[in-house]
Amino acid sequence: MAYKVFVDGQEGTTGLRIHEYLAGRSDIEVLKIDADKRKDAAERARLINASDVSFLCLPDAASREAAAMVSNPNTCLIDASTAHRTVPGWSFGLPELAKDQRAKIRASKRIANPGCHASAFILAVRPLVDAGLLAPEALISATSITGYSGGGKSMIAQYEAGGDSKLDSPRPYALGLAHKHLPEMMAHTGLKQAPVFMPIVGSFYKGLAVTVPLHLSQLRAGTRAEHLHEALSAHYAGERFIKVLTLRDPATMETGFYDVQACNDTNRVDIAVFGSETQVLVMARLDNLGKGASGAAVQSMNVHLGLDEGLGL
Ligand SMILES: NC(=O)C1=CN([C@@H]2O[C@H](COP(=O)(O)OP(=O)(O)OC[C@H]3O[C@@H](n4cnc5c(N)ncnc54)[C@H](OP(=O)(O)O)[C@@H]3O)[C@@H](O)[C@H]2O)C=CC1
Ligand SMILES: CC(=O)N[C@@H](CCC(=O)OP(=O)(O)O)C(=O)O
Repeated sequence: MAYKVFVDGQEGTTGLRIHEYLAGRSDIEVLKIDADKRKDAAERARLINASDVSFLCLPDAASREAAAMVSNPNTCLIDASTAHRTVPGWSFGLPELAKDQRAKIRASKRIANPGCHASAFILAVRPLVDAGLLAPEALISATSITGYSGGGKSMIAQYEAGGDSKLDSPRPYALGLAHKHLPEMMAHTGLKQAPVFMPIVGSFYKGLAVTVPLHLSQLRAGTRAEHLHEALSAHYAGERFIKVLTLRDPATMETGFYDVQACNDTNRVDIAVFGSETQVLVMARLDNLGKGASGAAVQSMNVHLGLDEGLGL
């Protein structure tokens, strides 16, 4: 019998992408809401409670509202929004985070999927903290270059309307230094201080790359780029969706440029380490609508249901 799946926010950017991933899967029956009822609380509640899994592809407030609608103890929520990522009782939908993370996702009926910037940052940094190379007290910074689909329907419409030359150039944002992903970046890396984080949105649809620049003197004494690369490779050994690139990725060094769109249309994350005698850059790239959102949500569903983790991805 097929699992019943509902996507609350089915017309939005992440919701539509989840539908594309689920299309053609015979083990999934997608419960559809009538277009004119998609914000009708009673109808949403009915479908959520009729589902085995409901994806919440909604603004934060609507996600909190949806979470309060669940009365069926068998319904699992997978929330793509920022609302529940550090809330007790919710497990973090990043199976590669740590050895016990898959068991947590399997056991939990409340799964909060990571933010797109946060996914890349956490995957780049957590193994360095776990290996003792980067102290939890470290003061670090990070940038993220992202495509405009990360801003959802309204930002996509803005970029695709054309006629505004200001949108042609990359635009740094979150300059209040309080980006909404900072709490999850800290909670799931173990860092005690928030990184100084500056995202930059560019005039391309999707693709994202977080860069963490480090002086080797910030790391455990004697650490070199090779050690960071070894720690990342060991942490992700056997992970089908995480690829640690060869140290000083030859494809990048050959052209001289790093491709932030290289993981587009995949559920993969590439992690690269570039280094000199005194400094390193750790970079993680992903498709913000793949492993950064909708792909990750489907992966979490597969893990939760005990299915092959890569089904449909
Ligand atoms: N885009 C991305 O790369 C990523 C997005 N996310 C997060 O996922 C969530 C969804 O984002 P995204 O798909 O980009 O956003 P969109 O703005 O593209 O879509 C959100 C959808 O939710 C609908 N909606 C709003 N309020 C309600 C409500 N009360 N009841 C039912 N539906 C409602 C909207 O309706 P309407 O069509 O009328 O506007 C819209 O279709 C957000 O929390 C976002 O932060 C997470 C990771 C990456
Ligand atoms: C370009 C752009 O605006 N991107 C969004 C990130 C989207 C994402 O991952 O978001 P959630 O935490 O909302 O799930 C931002 O930086 O706010």
